[in-house]
Amino acid sequence: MPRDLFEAARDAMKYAHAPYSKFPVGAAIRADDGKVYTGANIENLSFPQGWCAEPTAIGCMVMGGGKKIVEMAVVAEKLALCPPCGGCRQKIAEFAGPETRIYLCDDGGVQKTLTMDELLPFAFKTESLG
Ligand SMILES: O=c1ccn([C@H]2C[C@H](O)[C@@H](CO)O2)c(=O)[nH]1
Ligand SMILES: [Zn+2]
Repeated sequence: MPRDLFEAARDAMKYAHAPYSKFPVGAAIRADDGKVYTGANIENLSFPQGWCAEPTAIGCMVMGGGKKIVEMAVVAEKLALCPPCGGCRQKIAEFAGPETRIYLCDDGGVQKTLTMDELLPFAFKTESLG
């Protein structure tokens, strides 16, 4: 169990800006460069302008030089697990492979492990472009 990744996601959650939903989320990526990149959700008074924790972490990874997601953890402050939303699944898939592992965590640690292929089956891929 990647405890360090869970702890990084939980630490990142403290930076969430979620005054509207009051649903802080943290995400942590272990990238192909061996580094861990983190993110939190950042909401906005104009509600559709806010975004999820996962794209914050992906943006940090890209700007830090990471190219691929090796594994990723997501945790929410509320007790329920936080499966990435549909849009985030597509964003994660951009930098993942079918076997990339995504860990859904609660405050006790990793509770569910999914592969990218399980998280986003029948995904839109480059082959789909023809
Ligand atoms: O996978 C998810 C799902 C939701 N949220 C955020 C969006 C919003 O700020 C709050 C409530 O939906 O949770 C994430 O950060 N990641
Ligand atoms: Zn999302």
